[in-house]
Formats: sequence, C-alpha cells, structure tokens
Amino acid sequence: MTPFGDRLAAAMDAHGPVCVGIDPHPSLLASWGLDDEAEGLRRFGLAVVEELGGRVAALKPQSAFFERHGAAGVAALEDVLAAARDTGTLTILDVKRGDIGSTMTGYAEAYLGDRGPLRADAVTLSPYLGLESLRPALDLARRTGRGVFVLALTSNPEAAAVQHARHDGVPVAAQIADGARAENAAAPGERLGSVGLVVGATTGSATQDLGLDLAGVGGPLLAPGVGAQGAGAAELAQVFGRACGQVLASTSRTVLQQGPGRLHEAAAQVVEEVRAAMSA
Ligand SMILES: O=c1ccn([C@@H]2O[C@H](COP(=O)(O)O)[C@@H](O)[C@H]2O)c(=O)[nH]1
Repeated sequence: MTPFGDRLAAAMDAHGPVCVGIDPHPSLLASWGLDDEAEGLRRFGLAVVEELGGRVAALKPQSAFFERHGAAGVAALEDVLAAARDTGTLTILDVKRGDIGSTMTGYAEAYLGDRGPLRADAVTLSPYLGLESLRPALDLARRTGRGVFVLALTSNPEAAAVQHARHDGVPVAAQIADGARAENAAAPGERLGSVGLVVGATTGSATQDLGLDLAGVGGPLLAPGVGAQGAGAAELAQVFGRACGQVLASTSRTVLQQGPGRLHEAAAQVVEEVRAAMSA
C-alpha cells in the first residue's frame, strides 16, 4: 500500500488541509434527533460518512464516545470505519493509545494491522510511557502503509505541565518531535512522512518558545482545537509558521453542530479559512 503520508498529501491536495472529527457527544446526538445509544451513534457516524466521504481529506472518529456504549458502541465504530473505508476517505482513529511495548503490540494489531475490525489509516498515540514504547505501532504502521500521530503539544491547557517540562534541558515536546523526525528520516522518499504529531492549534507561542522544529519533522501535523476550542486561521498561522504546508487542521463540533445536510458546507468553510491562513 502507498505509505500513509503520501496518501494524506494527495488527499490534502484534492480536498484541502482539514480533517473532520466524528465526535458523537450526547448533546449533538440530541440535536440531531438521535438517541444516546449505540444505534444512535452508528446512525450519526454513518450520516457523517455519507455526507463527507470523498469530500474531505480525512475523517477522525473519536473512540471515547463509542466506547461509552461498550461492545455495541465499539461495533458501531467498526461500522463507521468500514463505511469510511468504502468511500476511500482516509480515517484517523483518535484513540490516544500508549502502553508498555508488549501490550502496545496488541493495540498496534487492533488499529494498524491489516485484519483488525477497528483498523484505520492512522491512529493517535500517547508517548508518555516513553516514545520508544510505541515501537510496535511505529513498526507495524510502516509495514502496513499506515500512519501514526504522536501527541506532542496537545490542545488542552493543563498539558503544558508535562509537555513543556525539560529533561536534560530539552522540552519533552521537542524530544517527541525529534523522535518523529528520526522515524520519518528512516523512510526517505515519501513526500510527507507517515509519523505525524498532534500539535494543538490552541498552543499559542509554545512551538517557538520550546524551539520545536516542526518543519523538520517531515510528517503531518494534526492540529485539533480549530473552532469550538477557540482557534482559527490567525492561531494556525502563529503556531505553525513555516510548517504550514504539513498541517491537517482538525475540527469536530463546529461542523457537526450544523446538523445533517449542512456538514459539507460547514467543512468547506473551514477549508477556505485554513487555506487562507496557510497562504498568508
Ligand atoms: O490535543 C488534542 C488531541 C485530540 N483532540 C481531539 O480532537 C477533537 C476536538 O473536537 P472539537 O469539537 O473540534 O473541539 C476531540 O475528539 C478531541 O479529543 C483535541 O481536541 N486535542
């Protein structure tokens, strides 16, 4: 399979640098006239896929909302992922996994193997058990042409206590960025590497203050926080600077709260704003 980074670069060329999250919050389900039960989530997710499949660069289901409903919710997530795959739209499963290496192998097979019912094109990973603990996922993703987004500077304010902290004088987030750079450098020839970072659009001057070389990462930069969390075009330009071309802005509630039938128009508006920010 063509490596994830190259597939994502092509999708961003075709549809713009925006990923839409599938986050079935109870309040959104209610406003869509759906029950907060596994079947409601399934219908919600499938409606998003039906309207946006083939029209955005990527869809990002949020596993937490589906897991709330146990086995039936996870089955709904499997259906949503399968439907997205059928449209040819890239999927990023936001599940933020990270564990000791031997257990990480299980998670890697669940999300990044060729046979797992929850497989996605890419997955979000937490490096806070040590970046190298993610090795099984990094290696399997490379073998199967899938990708990962490692949490570096997340969009929530309380993250700074961990991610800005210094170890041997180097900020934790910068060490994670350097690790992603090394992974991508080991797979030369890809237009965009397949090891990306999560860098929140809400993180202000942190990328500069901490000296993160985002352009040097060589992989995609998933930027949640656009819309409901308060970031817009100006914030994206400030956070990403010369790495703008690698940014995949992510937004969920801002699009989803428009309701069925109006998702594409809302997503197109975000694409327009992000493109303007990136080219300014
Ligand atoms: O740093 C992070 C990492 C992930 N997220 C996820 O993105 C969406 C954001 O939803 P909005 O409705 O656009 O706020 C959600 O699934 C988060 O878990 C993030 O926000 N920040």
